[in-house]
Amino acid sequence: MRTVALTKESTKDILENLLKRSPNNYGKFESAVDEILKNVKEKGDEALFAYTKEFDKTEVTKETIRVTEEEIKEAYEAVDPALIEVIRKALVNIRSYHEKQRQNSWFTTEAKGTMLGQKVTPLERVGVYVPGGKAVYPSSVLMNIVPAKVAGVDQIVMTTPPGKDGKVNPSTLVAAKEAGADEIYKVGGAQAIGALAYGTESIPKVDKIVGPGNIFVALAKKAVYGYVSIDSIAGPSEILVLADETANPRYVAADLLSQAEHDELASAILITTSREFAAKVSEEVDGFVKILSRKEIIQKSLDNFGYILIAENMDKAIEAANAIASEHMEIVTANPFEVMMKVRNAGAIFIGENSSEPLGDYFAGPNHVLPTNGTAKFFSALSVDDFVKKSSIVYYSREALREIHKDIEQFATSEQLTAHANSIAVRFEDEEQ
Ligand SMILES: NC(=O)c1ccc[n+]([C@@H]2O[C@H](COP(=O)([O-])OP(=O)(O)OC[C@H]3O[C@@H](n4cnc5c(N)ncnc54)[C@H](O)[C@@H]3O)[C@@H](O)[C@H]2O)c1
Ligand SMILES: N[C@H](CO)Cc1c[nH]c[nH+]1
Ligand SMILES: [Zn+2]
Repeated sequence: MRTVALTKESTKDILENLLKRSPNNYGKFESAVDEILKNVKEKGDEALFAYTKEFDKTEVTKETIRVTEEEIKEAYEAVDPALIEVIRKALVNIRSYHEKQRQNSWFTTEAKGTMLGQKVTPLERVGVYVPGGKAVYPSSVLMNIVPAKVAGVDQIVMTTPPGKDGKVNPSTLVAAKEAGADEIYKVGGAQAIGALAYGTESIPKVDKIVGPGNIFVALAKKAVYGYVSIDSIAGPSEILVLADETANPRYVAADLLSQAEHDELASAILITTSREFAAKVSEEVDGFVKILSRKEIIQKSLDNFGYILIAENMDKAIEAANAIASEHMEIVTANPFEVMMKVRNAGAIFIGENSSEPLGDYFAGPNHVLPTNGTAKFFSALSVDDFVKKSSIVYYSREALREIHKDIEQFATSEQLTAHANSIAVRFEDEEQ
C-alpha cells in the first residue's frame, strides 16, 4: 500500500488509477465478449458446451447442464450442517431487511370522478449470475435471490460456472435451494449472460439479469442491455476506511484486507487524519498478509490499488471519500454518526469499530451487491426495486373528462397533433352541437 499525502492532485491521480478497473476501460476484452455473445445467439447450447470446455475445463451436455434434484440432495449431504444453519440465520436477516423495501401499488382520487395510481408488478423471469471462478459465493446467492423472491418474481433462473469436476460447489447449491432458485444451470462467464439474454435450447430467456462477476461477465451484461434489463454492474470489490487516531489499527488493517482478497483488481483505501495511526495500520497490514491464504491476490491488489492517504483534517478526508465513491465505506472515528451525515457517495456505510465490512457481506441484512468504480454517485445497492416494474393507472369518468377536455385539445393542437385532439373531442361532439 502506498502512503500518500491527500491533496487535490493525489486524489485526481488515484481516481484515474481506480478507473482503470472500470468495464468501460476494458476495450481489449470487448471483441472477445461480443464474439462469445454472437456465438451463443446463433448456436445456442452448442456454444455453451464449447465455451465451458475452453474456459472452465469441463464437459457439460444437454443432459447435465441443468442441476438435478439429486445433485442438490448430494450437496446437502456434503455441506457441514453448521454452515446450513448459518445460511438459514443469514437468510432470516436478509429477508427481513428486504421486506422493508417492498413497495405497494397505490391509487388516489385527487378530483371527483378520477382515479390515478401506480401498479407495482414483479418481473416474470429473472436470471441470477453467481460468480464461481476464483472463489465461491453462496452469500451472493442469497443476496441476489432474496430481493427477487420478496418482490414476487415468478421464476428465478440461476447460472454459475461448474468446477473442473463438472459440478457446482455444494454450498452454492444449498444456498440456492434455501433462497428459492427455481432452476440452476452450470454455465459461467459471458456465455451464461448470452444464454440468459437470448435463450438457448436448455436455458430460458429472462427479462432481467442480475449478479456480480468478472470483467467478461460485466462486459457481457453491458452488451445485452436492451435485450434484457440488467442491475448496475458490480465490479471488483472496494473498501475505503475513514479513520482518526481513536481507531484500532489492527481492526482497520484486517478490514482493508477483507476486500483486497477478492480480486487483483480490488481496491483498499485508508484515509486518516493521523500519520502515526497510518504507520501502525501499514505495519499491521504487512503482518496479516504473511499469514493469510490468498496472499498473492491480496498483494497484487494492494500494490496496484491500495492507498493510505493522510488528510489535513476530517472534512478534507470526507471530501476525498465522496469523490472516490467507494463500494464500502467504514467510518471509525470519535464521532462516526456525525461523519456519516456528511457522506454523500458510498454503496454501503459501516459505522464504528465493530461494524466490520464482512458483517455486511454475510449477515447483517442489507444487500452486498453494491455499486463499484465510482458508480455509487448514482447507483444504489441491489434491492427489491430491481425486481419490480411500475405501471401508471389513469381513470376519468365522462363527467371528469368533460371538465378539462378543452385544455387537452388545446395542448394537443399546439403540438399540431390533431389526432390526439380529436380522440378527446370525439367524446363530446354530440354535446357541442
Ligand atoms: N460486488 C459484489 O457483490 C461481488 C460479490 C461476489 C464477487 N464479486 C466479484 O465478482 C468477481 C468474480 O470473478 P470470478 O472470476 O471469480 O468469477 P466469474 O464467475 O465472474 O468468472 C468466471 C468465468 O469467467 C470466464 N472466463 C475466465 N477467463 C476467461 C477468458 N480468458 N475469456 C473469456 N471468459 C473467461 C469463464 O467462463 C468462467 O466461467 C470478482 O471480481 C469479485 O470481486 C463481487
Ligand atoms: N464483498 C463482496 C462485495 O463486494 C461480497 C462478498 C461475498 N462474499 C464475501 N464478500
Ligand atoms: Zn467481501
